[in-house]
Amino acid sequence: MAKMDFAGVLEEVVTRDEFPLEKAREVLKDEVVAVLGYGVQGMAQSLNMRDNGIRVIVGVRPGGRSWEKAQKDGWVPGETLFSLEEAAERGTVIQYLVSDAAQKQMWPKIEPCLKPGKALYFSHGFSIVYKDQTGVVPPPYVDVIMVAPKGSGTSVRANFLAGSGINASFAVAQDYTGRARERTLALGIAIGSGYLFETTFEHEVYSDLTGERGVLMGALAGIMEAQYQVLRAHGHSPSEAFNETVEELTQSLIRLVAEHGMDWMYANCSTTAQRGALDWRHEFRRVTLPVFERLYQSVVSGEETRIVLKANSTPDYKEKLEAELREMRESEMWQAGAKVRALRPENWKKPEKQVEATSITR
Ligand SMILES: NC(=O)c1ccc[n+]([C@@H]2O[C@H](COP(=O)([O-])OP(=O)(O)OC[C@H]3O[C@@H](n4cnc5c(N)ncnc54)[C@H](O)[C@@H]3O)[C@@H](O)[C@H]2O)c1
Ligand SMILES: CC(C)(O)[C@@H](O)C(=O)O
Ligand SMILES: [Mg+2]
Ligand SMILES: [Mg+2]
Repeated sequence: MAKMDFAGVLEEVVTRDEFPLEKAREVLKDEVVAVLGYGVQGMAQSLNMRDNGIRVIVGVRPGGRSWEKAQKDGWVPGETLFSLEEAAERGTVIQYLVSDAAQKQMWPKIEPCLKPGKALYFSHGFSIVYKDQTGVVPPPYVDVIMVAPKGSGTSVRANFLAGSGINASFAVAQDYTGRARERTLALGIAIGSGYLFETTFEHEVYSDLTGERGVLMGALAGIMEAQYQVLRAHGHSPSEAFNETVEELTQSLIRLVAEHGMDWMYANCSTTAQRGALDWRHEFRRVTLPVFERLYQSVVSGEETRIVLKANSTPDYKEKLEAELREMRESEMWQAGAKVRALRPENWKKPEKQVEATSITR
């Protein structure tokens, strides 16, 4: 652990200097890591660990889409690919990476596989923190640990392949073996994390649910839709409204924020833009602050969890989510976006369908 100064606040963090991959391999040398679930996180974490030389097996529902996907990625039925229960039986570390709603559903089948000394690993505080709703209460004789990548699983894999990494938080909720912490850090490094920062299961789930419902996804889409709508209502073309709302952000300004921070991006825009943005930022903060506060309370009270568990436990939850995503995709704004993407120089002359098919999630 290295003590680092984050704007005057000292935090203990773990980098690859303190915990090199060699050390992670040593800590995990006698473990079989069973990754249950092959969604974006299960896929990314299992493949990164396999590439890093860790003994990994995958557990999914036999015959389902995830099973097929896992086979395509080289997981071999009966050798490294099993049913969820069999993988959980065989693993010494059980990475519980089915959907949060499925963690509740599958728990009665997974719990009996947790023999003394095993580690139960999550990438979210959800099931443990909201145990009153999920019923996920691990036995006292296992380690209960978490590594939560702060990015999409898609980026966890893509950044790993590009030699980079996604930062992740980590926490230990229960240390039965006395090795829970080193197991956690080893797994965090093995899945290809950038740096690891410590949290608690509570803080992780409260911040994560707030972040994705807020700035990262919910607020992002909502605020873009509002601006696009206003521009269109005042007679601006779809091309103008989309470029001024989304394309300029993703192709230019947010990249500058990623490189050197917000003031750097501002400084690389006109003084006219700086004057207006510096003024209007206060107004946007003022009107959204109570919304963020209400959101946080909805997370802490368990209301967001209740909504997720109810909606995502129905047999047709995937079709329903896809129907809402389709509605978004087919809206004028995002259709205009598809056209704008096709016109990017790197996509020039490629058929529009081919440009959109590069998405790995569809
Ligand atoms: N998606 C991300 O990038 C991301 C990032 C950080 C943390 N997490 C956390 O990681 C965990 C996994 O998330 P995800 O997004 O990879 O998965 P997801 O929510 O997309 O769920 C997909 C996996 O769950 C399985 N599944 C769904 N219902 C099931 C059921 N009833 N029985 C058995 N299996 C079922 C699917 O087959 C698939 O393997 C969650 O705790 C999530 O909050 C996700
Ligand atoms: C990738 C996110 C949004 O950070 C994650 O929290 C998720 O739930 O998918
Ligand atoms: Mg999340
Ligand atoms: Mg998140």
